[in-house]
Amino acid sequence: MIQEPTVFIDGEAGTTGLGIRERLLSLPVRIHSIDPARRKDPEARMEAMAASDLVVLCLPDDASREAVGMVGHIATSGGRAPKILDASTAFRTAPDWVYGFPELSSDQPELIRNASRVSNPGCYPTGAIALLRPLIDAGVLPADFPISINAVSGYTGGGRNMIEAQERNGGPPFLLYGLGLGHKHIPEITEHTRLTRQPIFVPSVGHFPRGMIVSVPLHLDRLNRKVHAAELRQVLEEHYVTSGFVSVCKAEQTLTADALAGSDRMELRVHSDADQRHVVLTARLDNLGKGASGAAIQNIALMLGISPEVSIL
Ligand SMILES: NC(=O)C1=CN([C@@H]2O[C@H](COP(=O)(O)OP(=O)(O)OC[C@H]3O[C@@H](n4cnc5c(N)ncnc54)[C@H](OP(=O)(O)O)[C@@H]3O)[C@@H](O)[C@H]2O)C=CC1
Ligand SMILES: CC(=O)N[C@@H](CCC(=O)OP(=O)(O)O)C(=O)O
Repeated sequence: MIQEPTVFIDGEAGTTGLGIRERLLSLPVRIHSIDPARRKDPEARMEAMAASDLVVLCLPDDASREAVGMVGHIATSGGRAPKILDASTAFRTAPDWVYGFPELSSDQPELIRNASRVSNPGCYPTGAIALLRPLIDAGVLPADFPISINAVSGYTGGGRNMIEAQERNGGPPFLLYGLGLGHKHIPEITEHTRLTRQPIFVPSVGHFPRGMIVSVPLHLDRLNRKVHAAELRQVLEEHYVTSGFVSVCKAEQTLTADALAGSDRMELRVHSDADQRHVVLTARLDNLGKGASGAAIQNIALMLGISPEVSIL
């Protein structure tokens, strides 16, 4: 009998860790857990890592870097180092890591399958990259086009601290933040969209738990070549035609941010005015679904060679 691969989730009790654990229960894997009282004990964590085929890091950035050091130590001490999938921001632009966005290009699933270190994308970058990268690769948007990205997230995007604060004390109905224009996701978005001009990114958080809309207004009338909304839509449709997670949907007059809460899917839309030269691209997803744990499950299945016919929430 073939033994099921073993997975250890470091940070299993956190928001992202719990979402991954729940989804892993339907996959042919063995979950290696440690006593919750020892969850921050380096010795217990290293033992769990050494006993696993894959370690999923659902930790703050600094703790992730430390955990990657532990896996390195296992390898240099002659042990069998597990593969790593990291959910934090720490390695998303690191050159020796593979970016865990299987829909990025046709060769990305194979790169993820063969990688020993994969970074799980950020929630906002998932929407922005899904919209922009195919358009830049196809040459319909120049890589130096000035881009602004506006986004709203449910409060679970802020992890346990924000969840507790919003649920205990209530929170503002809508809060714009990142107004220093230096949000941690900007390097990740710039690199993986292949934009050569840094985009302006304005995130916000609403008083609802889960859901996200990322929107990108485009003045197509500023392009030298005549490009219309229909051409953008066609490029996106062709790019995602085989995807089980991402679909291109018809434009709407209104969009509700939490409509995909509880789902691992993402919906893309191309909205335009009558002459199709003023456009707003939108991506709607669950920040904890395709924006975190759902994407992690896609990557885990690839990294462990498990059939991609995993249940899509
Ligand atoms: N929430 C979201 O929408 C998304 C989050 N992410 C990323 O995933 C990572 C985890 O985020 P999230 O789940 O939201 O955060 P949470 O705060 O909900 O969970 C983090 C978990 O890590 C544990 N932890 C902290 N430090 C250590 C340590 N040194 N050793 C072991 N465990 C530790 C925490 O334990 P304790 O609470 O006891 O300190 C907690 O259980 C972050 O890097 C975040 O950026 C990625 C995509 C989306
Ligand atoms: C609402 C909120 O605070 N969101 C978080 C990002 C959430 C997230 O998931 O960031 P990572 O994917 O990089 O972990 C923020 O803006 O920092």
